[in-house]
Parts: sequence; structure tokens; C-alpha cells
Amino acid sequence: MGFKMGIVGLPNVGKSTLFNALTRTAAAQAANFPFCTIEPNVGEVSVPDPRLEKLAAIGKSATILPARMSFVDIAGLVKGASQGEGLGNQFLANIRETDAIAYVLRCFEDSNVIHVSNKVDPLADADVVETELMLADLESLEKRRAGVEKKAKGNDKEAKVTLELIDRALAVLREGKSARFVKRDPEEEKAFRELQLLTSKPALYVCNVDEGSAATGNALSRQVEDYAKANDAGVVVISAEIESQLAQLSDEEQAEYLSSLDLEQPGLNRLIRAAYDLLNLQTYFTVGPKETRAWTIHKGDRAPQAAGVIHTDFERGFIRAQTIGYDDFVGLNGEQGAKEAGKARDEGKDYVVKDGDVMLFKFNV
Ligand SMILES: Nc1ncnc2c1ncn2[C@@H]1O[C@H](COP(=O)(O)OP(=O)(O)OP(=O)(O)O)[C@@H](O)[C@H]1O
Ligand SMILES: [Mg+2]
Repeated sequence: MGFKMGIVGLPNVGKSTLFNALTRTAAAQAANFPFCTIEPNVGEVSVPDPRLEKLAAIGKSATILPARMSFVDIAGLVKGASQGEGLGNQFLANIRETDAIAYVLRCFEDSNVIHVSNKVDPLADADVVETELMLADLESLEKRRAGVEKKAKGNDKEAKVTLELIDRALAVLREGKSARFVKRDPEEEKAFRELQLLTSKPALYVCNVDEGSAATGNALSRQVEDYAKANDAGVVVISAEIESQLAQLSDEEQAEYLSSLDLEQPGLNRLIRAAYDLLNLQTYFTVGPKETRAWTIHKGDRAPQAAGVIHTDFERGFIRAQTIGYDDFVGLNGEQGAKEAGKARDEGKDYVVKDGDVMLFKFNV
């Protein structure tokens, strides 16, 4: 499962600064937090998780393998992108491939950094970007509708469901709202996903603030926070400038710089964490002498699906999963202690995995 978050925004708002900081941090922490560049603008980062170190210490693991996800640095978007302006089409294709979108919004004043519309106004910027994506969605639905309608008239059941959804989505978009507000039943979800609407993707607003506001936010970032709340989106306050400086420091220097700024951890950690949550993901662990490893699954996944992330055979031949809750594993000093205390449970195929579970699968193929 490669989860990908697209970094989107107007030109010159700090997208690449942020992306480079993400990738440089990951590269610098190469031992525990591996990084690799897949394409020039795609970076794979590790999801920071303090639980890994504790589990590895107890399990005496030789290595730690964190969960991973990718970020994509997408070229700046301008008004008219949906009509092919600027890098329009390439840009839309890049976004279509992502699982969620981080909107970088400029929340810093700096007369040396040009703003494309000459005014720092993050809500107006968000509106420009989102409007372009909505227009692109409208166009793609309108293009598709006639063909689907024909099939639906020919009594194609799937096409009927899709047509229903297209009309509902068109109505929402024409009201100027993102497609993630389209109401749908769980059984329509698959057909909805196949429409591949850009504005149906989960959204995270990234408030790029000046250095002085990194810990507290500022008036502009507070506007964005309110807007995010009303728009069912996540929000993170970060200073891309600080992050890019942090990324060049040693661990010790980093800690010193962070405390001088009143920050507990690099903003990037919060950003990655927020992306992970936004994608409705969670983690379970495997712990052994060779490695302690974090595996990514969706919230609500059951034990066999979790096993399938390691290997499809594990899912196919799933028998049961020895499961120890994270707190029990740590509190009882590992597998042996948990077993003695009766906290190592045998879970079957209907078990809904909890975040932090330490699991060991029994399977037969
Ligand atoms: N928080 C900040 N405070 C001050 N300056 C910043 C901040 N973040 C970014 N900048 C500056 O803004 C300028 C533009 O940044 P960057 O190149 O990352 O933008 P971009 O969004 O990638 O632009 P493009 O769409 O053209 O690729 C750079 O000079 C960068 O140093
Ligand atoms: Mg850039």
C-alpha cells in the first residue's frame, strides 16, 4: 500500500521548501527513517512513531522499520489550470494519482517573496485552487455523463448507480462545494471512487507561517483553522522556512533550535502524522529479534486484511492472530510477560484490529 499525498498550492507559497525539508530530513535520518526519491518530485518518508523505539528495545530487535508514505511536489497552480493554463493538464494528472491533498497556504508576510496576486490572503488563495479543481471535476463529469446515461437506459445496473452519483456530484459542485460533500451510502462508495474526483480527496490545509509564528500561529493561520473546521478538512501550522533550516542540523542542534522556538518537535512530524490520520490509516506492529516493524492498515480493517499487508498468503490462509495490545506489551515487558499475564489473545477472522496492536499471524496455505 503506497499512500501518496500531493502538495498543492499557488506558485511561490512554499511547496518546494516544504517538500525539500521533508526529503532532506528523511535522508539525514537514514538509519531509522529511510528515504528514497522515486521520481524527482516524489519523496518517500517514514511516519514518525515514538512507540517503535520502545517496542524494539523490549523485543531486542536489530532494526526498526517505520511505516512509510509518499509526498508529491506538484507545480504551482494558477487560475485557468482546469482549462490547461500554466502546467494545467500535467498538474491535474499529478493530483489525480494522489490519495489526499495538502493545500499549502501562504500565511507569512515578506515583501521579498512575490505573491502572484500581490496580496497575502490564504482564504482567497485556497478558493482559487479549490475552484480550479472543482471546475476540472465538473468538466470530467459532464464529459462522462452522456455515455453513462446511455448505458443506464439499456438497463445496466452499475451504470444506473453511477449516473445517480454523477448527478448528485454535479449538483454539489455547481453549488461551489467540493465533491467530498456528496452524500453517499457505503455500497455506493466503490462507484464514487471510480469517478476519480479531485475534490473528493481528503484535504489538509498547511498554513505556512513566518518564523516567529511557528509555535503560536498568527491571525492568518487562525482564519484558515476556522475555514478548515467548516470544510471538513485537516489543518497544520508550520513554517517551511524553519523546517528547511532544521533539516540541515544535527539532532543535537535541532533540539536546541526547537526549544529556542518553543517547539516540541519538528512541524514535519506533525504534518506527516496529520496526513496519516487524514487518510484514515492506522498502525499495527510486528516485533521480533530481526526487526520491529510498523504496518499500515485502514481503520476498521480486520485481522486477515491486516495479515494481507505482509503477504497475500497470510490473508488467504489466515487461521488466527496472536494479539497483544500496545500498552500490555510495553507494560508487561514483551510477549513472554503478556502471555504469563493472560494478555496475549488469540483473535479470529472477525477481529477488528486496534491501533498499536502487536500481532503474530498463524496461517496455512
Ligand atoms: N515560512 C516562510 N517564510 C518566509 N519565506 C518563505 C517561507 N516559506 C517559503 N518561503 C520562501 O518563499 C519562496 C518560494 O518558496 P518555494 O519555492 O518553496 O515555493 P513553491 O510553492 O514551490 O513555488 P512554485 O509553485 O513556483 O514551485 C522561497 O524564496 C522561500 O524561501
Ligand atoms: Mg516549487
